[in-house]
Amino acid sequence: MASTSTTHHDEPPEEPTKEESALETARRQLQHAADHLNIDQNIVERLKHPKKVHEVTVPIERESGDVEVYTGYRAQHDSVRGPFKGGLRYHPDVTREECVGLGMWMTWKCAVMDIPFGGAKGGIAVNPKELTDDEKEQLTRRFTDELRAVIGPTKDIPAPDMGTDPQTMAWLMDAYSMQEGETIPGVVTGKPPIVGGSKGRDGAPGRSVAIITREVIDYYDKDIKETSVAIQGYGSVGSNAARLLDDWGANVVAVSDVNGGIYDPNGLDTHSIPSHHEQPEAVMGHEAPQTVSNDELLELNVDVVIPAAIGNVLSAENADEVVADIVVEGANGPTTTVASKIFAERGVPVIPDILANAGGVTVSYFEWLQDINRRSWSLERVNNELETEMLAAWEDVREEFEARDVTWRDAAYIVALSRIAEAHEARGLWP
Ligand SMILES: NC(=O)C1=CN([C@@H]2O[C@H](COP(=O)(O)OP(=O)(O)OC[C@H]3O[C@@H](n4cnc5c(N)ncnc54)[C@H](OP(=O)(O)O)[C@@H]3O)[C@@H](O)[C@H]2O)C=CC1
Ligand SMILES: O=C(O)CCC(=O)C(=O)O
Repeated sequence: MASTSTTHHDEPPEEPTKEESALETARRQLQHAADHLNIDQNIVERLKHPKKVHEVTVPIERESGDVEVYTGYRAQHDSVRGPFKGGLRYHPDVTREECVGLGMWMTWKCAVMDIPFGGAKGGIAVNPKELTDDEKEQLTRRFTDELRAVIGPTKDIPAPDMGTDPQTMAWLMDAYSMQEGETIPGVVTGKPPIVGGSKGRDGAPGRSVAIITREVIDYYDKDIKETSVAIQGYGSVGSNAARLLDDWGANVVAVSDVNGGIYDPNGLDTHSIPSHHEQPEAVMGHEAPQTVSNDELLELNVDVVIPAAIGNVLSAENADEVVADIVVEGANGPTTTVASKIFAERGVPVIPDILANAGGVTVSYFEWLQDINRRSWSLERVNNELETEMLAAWEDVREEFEARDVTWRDAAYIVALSRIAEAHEARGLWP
């Protein structure tokens, strides 16, 4: 197909700014990977833009009696391979642009895993720690009402992300089902198993980070039992990855939460450190020989560093100071464009988010299948199938990495983009 060069007013600037947004990073990564592929530039152009972004206001009555109005978003990026899919984030920094960027990453993530879903992301600009449980429930139910027309098991299926959890998903499922007049578990994934959630979904993104870390350690001829690991963030992703790697013999020497981290060069007992869900902001309270800041943790003398909290933590400012031999992205978008370039020049492999943390959406897909079939799987089956899917995706990405001599990120994008572009070509312009 002919290729055209189109310019758009909202293209990212030539050089990344210091505070690059998730959307700018996502667009640059897309173009960078597309340059390695012979795909229609029109498709690339289409993929730089979301299909739709829904912006809603979400009023709740606080316990004080005051009404507070929050802004919520659902960015639906691409659905050429199946319904939109992606998490909901409750965090004060949530913006429209961030949701679009994160939604784009979901499109690639589902394609890398060869899951029949497209990409979306949403959230509310709110600090959930400042709300009571009742207020969070009100917020979630009202947000669901506002999005009701645009979500559904065959349209767009939300899931947890930062600041949301299985309880949030249960409220969403209930609010949607009450309005529809029937119980529809497949509208959302990451629910508690008692209401149609999948066993193992909670731990799945951390499990996939651990599986991919194990594979990459082996790929670079290291022994996991002689590998030290530092992990930023001790929530759903960070704590589960830390505990599994610890169980498999790795030496997890540092972990952190929003306030900073703890460090023991002899290794931490990860199971005794409370995760965000067990007790938020409790990492620093755990006994350890040393404390470190979140910035210091990323620069520790370890073999593997895993950012598993927020975006843009590896930037031009610290990429040269990172001592680790390998970076595995547990969080979405932890590495800026400039930092990626620095790591590539320094020969530090960065295993991208769209592969490493894809266990979450993979088990979400298993959950959706279980909901549709009204049949639940055992934890053993979920974990075995997740392992199989992760290893298959790892092999696909590894083949491209070796065949094309590109970065791991480009290799993962090449796998994803090829599948998406083929689907667009097959369906015709412009779904
Ligand atoms: N949940 C999921 O299914 C998936 C999540 N992800 C991504 O993984 C990342 C983490 O998500 P998830 O584990 O779900 O989030 P959680 O809300 O479960 O936990 C977040 C963790 O990060 C800590 N944290 C918050 N802000 C900072 C900060 N500024 N610096 C360091 N640590 C911080 C929190 O500390 P505290 O406990 O003190 O609040 C907490 O330990 C996000 O980028 C998310 O998009 C990716 C795939 C799937
Ligand atoms: O499980 C899902 O649908 C998506 C999880 C998510 O938001 C992510 O992988 O970033």
